[in-house]
Amino acid sequence: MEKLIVTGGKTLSGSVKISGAKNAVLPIIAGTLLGTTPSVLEEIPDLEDVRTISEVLGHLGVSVQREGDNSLCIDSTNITTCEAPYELVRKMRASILVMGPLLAREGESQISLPGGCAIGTRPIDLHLKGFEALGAEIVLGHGYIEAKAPHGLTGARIYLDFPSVGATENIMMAACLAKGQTILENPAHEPEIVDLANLLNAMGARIRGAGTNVIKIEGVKELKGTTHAVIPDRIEAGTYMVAAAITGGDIHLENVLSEHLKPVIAKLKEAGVSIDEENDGLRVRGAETLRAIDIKTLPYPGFPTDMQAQMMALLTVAHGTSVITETVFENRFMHVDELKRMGANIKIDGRSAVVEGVPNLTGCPVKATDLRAGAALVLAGLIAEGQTEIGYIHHIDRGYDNLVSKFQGLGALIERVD
Ligand SMILES: CC(=O)N[C@H]1[C@@H](OP(=O)(O)OP(=O)(O)OC[C@H]2O[C@@H](n3ccc(=O)[nH]c3=O)[C@H](O)[C@@H]2O)O[C@H](CO)[C@@H](O)[C@@H]1O
Ligand SMILES: C=C(OP(=O)(O)O)C(=O)O
Repeated sequence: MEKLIVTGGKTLSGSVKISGAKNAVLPIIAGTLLGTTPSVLEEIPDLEDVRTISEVLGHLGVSVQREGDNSLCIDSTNITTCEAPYELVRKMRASILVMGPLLAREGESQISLPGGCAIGTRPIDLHLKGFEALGAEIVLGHGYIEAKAPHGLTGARIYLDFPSVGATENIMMAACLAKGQTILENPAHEPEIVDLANLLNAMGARIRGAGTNVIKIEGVKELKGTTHAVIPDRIEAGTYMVAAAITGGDIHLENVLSEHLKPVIAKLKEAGVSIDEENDGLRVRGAETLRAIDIKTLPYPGFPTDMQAQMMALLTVAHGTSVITETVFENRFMHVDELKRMGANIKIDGRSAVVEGVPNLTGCPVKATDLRAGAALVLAGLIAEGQTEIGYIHHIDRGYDNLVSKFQGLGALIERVD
């Protein structure tokens, strides 16, 4: 089994280029299924999840080719099957995002039920309710969700009980080819939703209001391929910001949109970290004294749940007591036990974790229980005394482009070993 070995104690400095956003690129690749001519996507990060969604499209009969270092050419002129099998959906829940485009374009889809994962049960009821409102028939059986709309979908008014990111994306994609208007109320506001809407509009869709409280979609007859560059990854950026903060370093981030990072910037500043817009990027400098802060995760523009574990790693060595409340997922504290093994003082009380800052952490063997938990352990390893040996790094490979070489470029002692 491959592992990451991190030797703590280095102060990080230098510049790091942030890659295209994982959570934008996955729905965007799914969205290209709606096009009857090829699309070219740029700023594609080198991630396991990108390989998995490309395999899903390949299984559907679509050609997905890497072009150069960071582009993908996707030819979805012909779709030969509408089934996403268990082996692929099990590897990556976002495979469910092909359901909306398939239903819209082919009038059917068969997707394996994704099941729960380390961070929660993660039902998909809101996606299915949305498809039903658009006129699809949904049947569950043999571990698959079968959706059918043989006569096409029809626009509808849909209210989401919770602003689910995936449901907003899936319903928005399905509604692009529906007859008439769809009004999606209480949708998710995440920047990745806006990036997807921009792609779809460039393909010929008529979507207004993405990023606001109401999204209106006028159905059109056909979408064509386009060229689109994916937005920078705000969670990868946040992770390197925490790396600067936790090591007392000085890092310049290239290719960031600070507008998307407002809640992360606000919380890091509250903890004493200096953050300045500089040279088309962000300069992040560690604090003299890191202060304890309270954090509550919320849908965008609130504090992102995908940064909760990394911030917890930082707060384990802050002065004072921090309270971190997770409201988006019901079980996203798997990293707590691993951080405690490194000497952190954390107690869980329902949906909150109470983090009592300690003077230092110590390296030991730990395991990445999910993607961001893995990132949190890398960050903790950067300041721990001695070596931190992180196992189950396939989780980290899902969502961090060239993590080892990016950290090495900043001066970290980190290597990947078998
Ligand atoms: C590929 C991708 O973009 N992943 C992101 C996306 O996941 P994802 O799209 O799965 O997250 P959602 O916004 O849908 O989920 C948020 C909450 O809503 C619940 N829910 C969701 C759908 C549904 O039909 N029913 C339901 O109850 C979930 O269980 C969870 O508790 O947004 C999450 C919240 O910002 C991020 O952590 C993930 O990184
Ligand atoms: C939870 C995450 O991703 P996914 O929804 O793909 O599991 C994440 O990116 O932190």
